[in-house]
Amino acid sequence: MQLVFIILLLLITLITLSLCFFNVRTIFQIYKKNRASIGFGKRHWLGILFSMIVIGFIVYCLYTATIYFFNPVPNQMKWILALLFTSICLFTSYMWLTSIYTKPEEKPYISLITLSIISGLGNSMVIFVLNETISDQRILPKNLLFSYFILSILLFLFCQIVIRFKLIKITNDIVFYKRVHFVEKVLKTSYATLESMEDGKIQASLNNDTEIISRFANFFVNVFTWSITIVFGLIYLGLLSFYGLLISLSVVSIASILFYFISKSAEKDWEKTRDIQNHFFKFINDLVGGYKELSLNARKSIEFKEDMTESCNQYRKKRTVADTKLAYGIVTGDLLFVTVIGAVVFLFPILFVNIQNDMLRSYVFVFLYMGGPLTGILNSIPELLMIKVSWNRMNVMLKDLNELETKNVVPIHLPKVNHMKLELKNAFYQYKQQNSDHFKIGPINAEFHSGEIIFITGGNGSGKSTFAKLLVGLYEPDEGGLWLNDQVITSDEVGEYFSVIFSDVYLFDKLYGIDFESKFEEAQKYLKILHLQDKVQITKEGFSTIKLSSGQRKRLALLISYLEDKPFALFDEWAADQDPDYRHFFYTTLLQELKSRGKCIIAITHDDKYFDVADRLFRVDMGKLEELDTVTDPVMMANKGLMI
Ligand SMILES: Nc1ncnc2c1ncn2[C@@H]1O[C@H](COP(=O)(O)OP(=O)(O)OP(=O)(O)O)[C@@H](O)[C@H]1O
Repeated sequence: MQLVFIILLLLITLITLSLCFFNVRTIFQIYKKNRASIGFGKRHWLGILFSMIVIGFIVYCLYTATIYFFNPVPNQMKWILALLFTSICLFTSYMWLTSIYTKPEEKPYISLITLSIISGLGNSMVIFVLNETISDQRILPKNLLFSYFILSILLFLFCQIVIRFKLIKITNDIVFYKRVHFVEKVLKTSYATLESMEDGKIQASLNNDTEIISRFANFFVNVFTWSITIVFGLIYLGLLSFYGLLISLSVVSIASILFYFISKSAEKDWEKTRDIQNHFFKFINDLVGGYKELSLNARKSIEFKEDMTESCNQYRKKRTVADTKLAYGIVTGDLLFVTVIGAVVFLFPILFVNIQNDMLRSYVFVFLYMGGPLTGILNSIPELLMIKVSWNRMNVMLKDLNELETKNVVPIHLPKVNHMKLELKNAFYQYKQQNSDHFKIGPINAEFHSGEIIFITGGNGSGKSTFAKLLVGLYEPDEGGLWLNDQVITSDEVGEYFSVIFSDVYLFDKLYGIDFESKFEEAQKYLKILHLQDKVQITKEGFSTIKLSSGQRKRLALLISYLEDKPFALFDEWAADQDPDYRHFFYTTLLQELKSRGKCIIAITHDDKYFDVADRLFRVDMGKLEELDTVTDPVMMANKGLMI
């Protein structure tokens, strides 16, 4: 007995000291402002009151039980009780401090594990108390057992409320942080990598996987609480009958192994359903992006619907197969349980002739009580495997995004230099995507200066847009490189010097990256120049609308380009959507105005009528860039009236 007291005393001293440490650390973090207060309201007062009631009740139960068992109470026991009381108070204060003063990305697993243990203990105490109360050979008085019954309910209730509350926060935090982290990674990934990714993959990961992964905290706490209940249940069974314990352990193990293998085979089907999810998101993109085309053509729409339905059907089939396997597993597990209870009731009296009815009843009672948590654990295995599938997917994706070229997304302060020269020297680039013709451009040698208007022309598919993406840094050259004012510049950096309008321009409804306050007057001026003043208003929140015609959208993009005020501007077939008058205005006035402001304008265009506007003209042909002589080029000469 003495040894038990010493071990208990050591254990409880260790727990008390650890809790002291956690409390002091938290207070220090609050003092250092590493934790921010979320405010203290009525809810917290009520919670603290409830904690006090629970602590008071624990003390009362411990005190009455000690008096009942020990009379007089030994000194060591008094110490154990005092330390136990201190630990309970310290744990409660730690919990409240960390709930009121929170830290970003904090995962309160210590509190959760402790609370799950206490809640599992409370849960298993119910079996013990009830079984003891109805037993013919009861050792404790009924009034004490009743107090324990209330205590176990209070413990279970209190811990579960706190656990659920903390879990809601953790779960939503996980989704939040995973999504932010994911978006950060995507934004740091090179355009070439992102372009090569399977359509819908990013959406599926951001939407599906983050949600599923967030369920882990819930799963973890539930399984932990149930496991504690089962462990205590097994200990109690062991105390009742050693053979009973062996049989229960075998059943639990067989059921778990069986269920694990069934779930494992279902995992493959989940992997397949997850692949289908990627496809499904691609279909959603097609549905929204291609809605015009679909709604105009009934046959197209029917065939698209058939394809999308087939994808949904594949998902349904795979899910059904996986879920059916699990259903079999659950039923088999339940059956195993009932069979064992039956075997105990019918076989035990034959095998162990001296066994008492009271023992049999206790055995069945405990076993039935353990059934709930056990089924809970078994049912959670599929969830764990689903979480695993999503977790792996997400990590593979994050790893891919990480390992492939990553960009350094730091805003650069552009040097205030009057003249800038950008050069491409011996630059090559080849597409590496599967299922493509691996189109290649290069070697490209060219230089572009401030105050120049440069036109790039060439046939469809000749490589103009590819060249543009290489020049602005979206693609990194496989060979050769970029030079700015005779200094090597990386592809990550060069984009900061450019304002680009692609032919498939994407408009955000907000002015990202522009200090609106200081540009307000300028923005109003350009709205008028671009004939948009009656269509769009610009405020701090963004544009009043971006529901515009394609020509108007390009004009709004030009306005953004003006406001960005970068030394180089690249326009990919900007004028293609403009009416003849505005096209004329663009080539003869807007470009000249930009040139007079010292900008270097590189415009991809097929408008040979305006080639004479350019200071230099380049043609792209089969991935090669060649500068045309503006004096001898037939089109230029024709435009200048030198040749008919
Ligand atoms: N993402 C890509 N992956 C693989 N190949 C591509 C990719 N984008 C373009 N290509 C290939 O590169 C070639 C050049 O395309 P690019 O878009 O540069 O032509 P372009 O001169 O701009 O044509 P257009 O005048 O029609 O816009 C094409 O043959 C195309 O197949």
